[in-house]
Amino acid sequence: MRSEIDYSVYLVTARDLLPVGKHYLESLEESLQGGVTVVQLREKTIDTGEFIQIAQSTKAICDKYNTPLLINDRIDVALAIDCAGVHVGQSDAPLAVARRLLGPNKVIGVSAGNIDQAIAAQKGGADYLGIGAIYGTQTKDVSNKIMGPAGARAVLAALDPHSPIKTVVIGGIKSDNVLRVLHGVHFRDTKRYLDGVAVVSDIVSSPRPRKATENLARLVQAFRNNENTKPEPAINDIDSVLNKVSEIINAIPDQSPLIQQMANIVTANDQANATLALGASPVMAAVVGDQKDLNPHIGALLINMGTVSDEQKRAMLAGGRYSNINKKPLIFDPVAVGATSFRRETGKELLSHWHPTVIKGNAAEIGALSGLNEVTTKGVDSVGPGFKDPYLVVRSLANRERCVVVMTGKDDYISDGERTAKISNGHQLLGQITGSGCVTGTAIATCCAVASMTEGDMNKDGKLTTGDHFIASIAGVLALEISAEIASTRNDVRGPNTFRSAWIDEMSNLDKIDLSKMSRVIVA
Ligand SMILES: Nc1ncnc2c1ncn2[C@@H]1O[C@H](COP(=O)(O)OP(=O)(O)OP(=O)(O)O)[C@@H](O)[C@H]1O
Ligand SMILES: Cc1ncsc1CCO
Repeated sequence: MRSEIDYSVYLVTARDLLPVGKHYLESLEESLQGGVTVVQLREKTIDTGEFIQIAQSTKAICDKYNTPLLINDRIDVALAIDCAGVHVGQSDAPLAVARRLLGPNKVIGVSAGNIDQAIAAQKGGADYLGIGAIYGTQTKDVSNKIMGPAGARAVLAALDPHSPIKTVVIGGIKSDNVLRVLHGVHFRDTKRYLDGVAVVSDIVSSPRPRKATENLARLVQAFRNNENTKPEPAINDIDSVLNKVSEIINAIPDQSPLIQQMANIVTANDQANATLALGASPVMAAVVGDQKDLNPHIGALLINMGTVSDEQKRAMLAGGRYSNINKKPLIFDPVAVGATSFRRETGKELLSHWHPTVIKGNAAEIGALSGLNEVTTKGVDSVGPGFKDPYLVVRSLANRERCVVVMTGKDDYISDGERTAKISNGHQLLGQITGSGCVTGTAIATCCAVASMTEGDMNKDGKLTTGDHFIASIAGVLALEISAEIASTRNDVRGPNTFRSAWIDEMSNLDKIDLSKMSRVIVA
């Protein structure tokens, strides 16, 4: 009988990464006590005799904890010690050869670095896939093979949904990124979950491998509990949505969140002033050195690609990562992402390194991220009337990226993958000033910060942030568009620039407005 393996916390050994003074078998045993569910013994440069000896002692400890052992690459060693099976890489023995040598009762896992390799292994009868590299690692030079959670999700999406094949991800996975990996990889459309995460240095390099493993196991379990708990019925009737919107907007001055913004040089000042007018505090901090210290104190981070440079990109990678670690809402404004190959690559790289809470863009930007060319871009602007089916566009991208998607324009479309809203507020003068979209990002970040600060959740551990960010995004868009409508009626507004000042003025008067009376929102 082939072993039924629980892949949840999959340890790959690496004796060269042990802390000084820690014995290999001692570390292994502690990690098994901490909850490792399957072990792969990986040895690259030892003789066969020594390999078999280490494999035997490893198996003895794994047997003590009823944990299956797989051997990396060496079918002969697996046969010699009669363990659960092997793991083969793309340059090791082909799957068919491994199966012939090992017979039907052993488990065979295959490394998959792309969709083609994954499909070939699935068709060839592999029991599980090791998908990666997700991030860079100390154990292998994978710099040209990093796929990020988004790449792994594409692999899961390509698998036959009826196939019994199991999946684990590998490459740089640690307790500080495991939640964003799990959130980012899970492919909602086919309901295919990852079966586990393979970890090397986070456990092996730890002086306390038991504690390190317990931590990882707790996070994997928390994610599963969160996914399997039937959520509170999402608020989607329009009266409740608008009540919640008013609650969020009115709570901004009380909460006064600090909103960190990596802005562009064109609109940074308007964004900072809009933040203050809404009742929050801005901080524009876009160098790597600021990110670690600042992140614990912010309510949300807005990353705007408007004038992104190589240096700012590094800060964006770091700031987004800390936001995921510290469970802060992360709002991504992919300005002009489809306009140049540098921006396309940057957008892809950012989305592979962290998991956004909200993506906000105009039709051209959302189209570019979705891989659609129905709407074209002219620099930072979107050309033409938009998509034929905007509801489908935002819903699909929200499902693919597992976040809220906001597509702005004359009408705005917002989706969290299940609920979709259309907002028909705003004023045409917004289209005549630069940065109205960037300031919309500021308002969304502010409202998401408040939603996250005020809406606690029992399942917080398994989530990347708390709060209903679909409603917070509606709140952000409405706050700006209703201020714009009011500003446009003022006598002192004589054109785009006086409108811009009046618009920011009116953002500070929103507490005097009955938002529900002025809102033109449909939720489907
Ligand atoms: N014609 C219009 N009527 C009503 N609202 C509009 C109109 N054009 C834009 N808006 C609003 O202005 C805001 C910005 O949307 P837009 O799609 O113009 O962003 P953008 O192209 O990213 O802007 P920018 O790059 O200048 O920051 C949104 O809140 C949107 O609803
Ligand atoms: C005009 C412009 N160019 C880069 S960012 C920006 C502001 C509007 O997105």
